[in-house]
Amino acid sequence: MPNVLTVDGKITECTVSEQELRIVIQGRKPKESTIALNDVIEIEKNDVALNASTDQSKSAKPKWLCKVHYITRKKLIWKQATLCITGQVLECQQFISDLQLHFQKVYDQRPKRFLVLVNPISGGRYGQSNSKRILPMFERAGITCDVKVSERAKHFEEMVTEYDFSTVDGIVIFGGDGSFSEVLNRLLRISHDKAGDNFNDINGPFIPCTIPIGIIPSGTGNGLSVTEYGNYDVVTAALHIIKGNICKISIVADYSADELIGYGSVITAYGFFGDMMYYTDQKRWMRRARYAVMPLYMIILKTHRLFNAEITLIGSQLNQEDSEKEEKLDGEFSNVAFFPGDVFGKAKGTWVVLIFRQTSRLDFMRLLGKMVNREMLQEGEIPSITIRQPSRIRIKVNPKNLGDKNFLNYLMNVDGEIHTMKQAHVTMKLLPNAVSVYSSLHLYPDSVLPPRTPTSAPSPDSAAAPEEV
Ligand SMILES: Nc1ncnc2c1ncn2[C@@H]1O[C@H](COP(=O)(O)OP(=O)(O)OP(=O)(O)O)[C@@H](O)[C@H]1O
Repeated sequence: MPNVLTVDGKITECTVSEQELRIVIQGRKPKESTIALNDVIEIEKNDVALNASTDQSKSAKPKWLCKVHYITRKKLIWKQATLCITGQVLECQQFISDLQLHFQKVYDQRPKRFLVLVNPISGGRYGQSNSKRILPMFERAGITCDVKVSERAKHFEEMVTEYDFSTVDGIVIFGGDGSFSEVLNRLLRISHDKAGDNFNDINGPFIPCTIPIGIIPSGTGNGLSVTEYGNYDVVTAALHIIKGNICKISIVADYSADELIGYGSVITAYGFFGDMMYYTDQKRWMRRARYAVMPLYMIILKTHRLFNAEITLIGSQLNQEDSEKEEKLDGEFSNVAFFPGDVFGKAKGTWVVLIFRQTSRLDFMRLLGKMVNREMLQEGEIPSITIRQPSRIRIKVNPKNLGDKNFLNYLMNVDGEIHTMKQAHVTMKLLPNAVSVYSSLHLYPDSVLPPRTPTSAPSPDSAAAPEEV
């Protein structure tokens, strides 16, 4: 039975079901809209007015008896919206109790408590201002937060090492990819230690960490936020996290000299992209401008260094039967980079390796253009770049390159962090579905990051979409 109520000033028939709130605005041409209950954030009641006499005189009539806060979407940008509902008190009470009864099932599935880690110095130092903006949204959604602000580099490592994760449902990080990587790398090492497994053993079992992580993009590079929410919008990120749906992401583990170098979730690279990060890091005095200036300088003006190596590609992400297959490439290379497949419009969960031989500056710019536009890069399109999807890559730099004390041969870029290896010999291993992150993007198939081509389909902007919480 619909309840006749006043919604945002219009006489409306409201019907609540297990899945949705249906609103039909009365008039000559009734207008219907629906809000999926799993898009509702909070049902706010005006208790004072609801508990007052049901015989309200006109002067005492409250502006609203109930507010429904919910999520709206315009393409990939998610926002909060509110319906203000009033009407006869008894009718409104009936409506609220029906709505609460059904919404409770959605709410029960959502996270209730987070460990919140704020990096105050990442990116443009927006971590703290973003947290001031977003934490009230969590509160509105009935989520309590244990907020910790880092005081120094690697402070998150210490915090998560000591933390009792049985007290929270997930971790939310206000920072960039570097902050995410710091937390993830520590958690995975802890999960191996607890299981009594050696994380340095490339052939040992992989022990995932079970706690889901959400990121509110507040860094310089926010690659994870782009792949998980489709953009850098902090409100969109917060709403994905509030819904509490989880998506598993694949990561890459890098090993050298029988040791784990680190786990990467947005890039892991050897050669030019390692050199680029190293030289960018050297120019800290340029502050954030270094991230724009140095890559351009390196691509356009600096001679691209070549290293002589044997590269072995092992297995295939596309065909499990090829798990033992090996492909060897040798000669001179400038760069080997492993990226999540979504960067090139490939299937989510897969990673793509690009192996660069001597590549012209123009081709480098073409490649970057493709990455920015998330366009597929086809094999042979840039002849000096080989594209593969193996499950492991081994790079062994030939001794003639090692005698010249070229320290660059010993650098590895893992998620934008530079690591110095003991040997110029690295193995990168794909770990499929290794980490749980908060994201609902996969539940809106039309909105999964489309390649920005003229033919790309628009994302859904309807509030009602199928989803499991
Ligand atoms: N209070 C702090 N003072 C100094 N360094 C800090 C502090 N808190 C965290 N850090 C360090 O800041 C580093 C960079 O953080 P983060 O990656 O989030 O920002 P970013 O470099 O701007 O972004 P991105 O990595 O996405 O490019 C981390 O390695 C972390 O150890």
